[in-house]
Amino acid sequence: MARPVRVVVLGSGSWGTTVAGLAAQNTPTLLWSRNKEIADEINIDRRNHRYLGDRRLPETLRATADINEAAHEADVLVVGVPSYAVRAALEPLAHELRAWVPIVSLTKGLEPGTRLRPTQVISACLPGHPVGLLSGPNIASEIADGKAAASVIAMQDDSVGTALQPLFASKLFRVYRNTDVLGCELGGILKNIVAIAAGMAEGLRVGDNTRAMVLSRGLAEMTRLGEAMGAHARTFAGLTGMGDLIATCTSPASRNRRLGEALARGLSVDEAVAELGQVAEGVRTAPTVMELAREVGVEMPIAAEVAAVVGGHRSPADAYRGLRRVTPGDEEDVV
Ligand SMILES: NC(=O)c1ccc[n+]([C@@H]2O[C@H](COP(=O)([O-])OP(=O)(O)OC[C@H]3O[C@@H](n4cnc5c(N)ncnc54)[C@H](O)[C@@H]3O)[C@@H](O)[C@H]2O)c1
Ligand SMILES: O=P(O)(O)OC[C@H](O)CO
Repeated sequence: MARPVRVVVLGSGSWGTTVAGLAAQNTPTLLWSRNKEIADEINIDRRNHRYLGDRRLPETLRATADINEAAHEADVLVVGVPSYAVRAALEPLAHELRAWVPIVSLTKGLEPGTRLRPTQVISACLPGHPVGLLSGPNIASEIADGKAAASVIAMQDDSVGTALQPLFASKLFRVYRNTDVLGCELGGILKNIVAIAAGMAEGLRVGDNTRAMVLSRGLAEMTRLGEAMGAHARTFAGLTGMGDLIATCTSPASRNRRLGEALARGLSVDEAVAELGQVAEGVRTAPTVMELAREVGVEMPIAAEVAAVVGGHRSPADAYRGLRRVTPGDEEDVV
């Protein structure tokens, strides 16, 4: 009988730990943490208190702080660290991973400096591997609480996506497939910027109509940039686009939205990030996305205002005044 597929997850933050918990219910799973205390806590207490509080993890989940053990164990590698750390986390694996191992990114941000998407960074560090992602409206704490959710495995080769689907799926976690890797990845990256705008809206108490405007025009911006870069417009109407946008912009648990609320309370970006204590990818991604938008000639007024606020050039209230200066044209046109 063939031995079961072994999943290795890199990164023991809130989402890496949660996804490792999902996979551990289906197949042997090892979670790598750079922090030995967290690995020990998971193995002994079945908890990751720093990131998931008192939530109990499956008995079958194992953790390690040994990157070589992680590299040698992996039949499937899942990358669950923030965008600024993907390259550093993968470098020790360069000559250790077996050549055919598929790699699944959980990361929803662009690499600072290079502007690369996480799947591009992964391909640069570990060339030749099938690379895709798992993305959707997936607030870690809700999924760790066992609340129902859906996500998408995006892989260019649908047969690889089909093989990966059952490793993460359960009755409460529905996993769909998509071959538009670019569109699915951009959806998860871009919605974080709109969520900061939605958090600022919440903090400024601008009203539900304004919030709805920010969400729908935010989705229009996301779709425009995606299409200009070669993604399918319809992908942005699905779980990884509109679905994730709704979850992140409306959930009080979203870190990006909470960061926007903190900025509206008058905190500086550094103070808001420190208060959060976890990653809010939209902060670093907003200015990088504006560089991409300029390069492909796409207008993104909401992202531009968010980039100005996180860059310290504008207050949240001024950003909302700035949005009012945008001249509305044909709804399906550029601006
Ligand atoms: N939390 C969620 O609900 C959620 C859901 C979907 C996607 N994501 C995305 O997943 C990614 C990870 O987010 P998270 O919520 O788990 O973040 P987090 O802030 O909860 O944890 C980040 C983890 O990465 C580790 N890390 C940081 N730098 C590292 C390095 N150089 N080497 C190794 N490990 C390093 C930290 O120690 C920590 O364990 C982000 O891109 C995020 O947007 C998060
Ligand atoms: O908490 P956030 O804002 O990083 O969002 C988490 C997930 O990306 C939601 O799908």
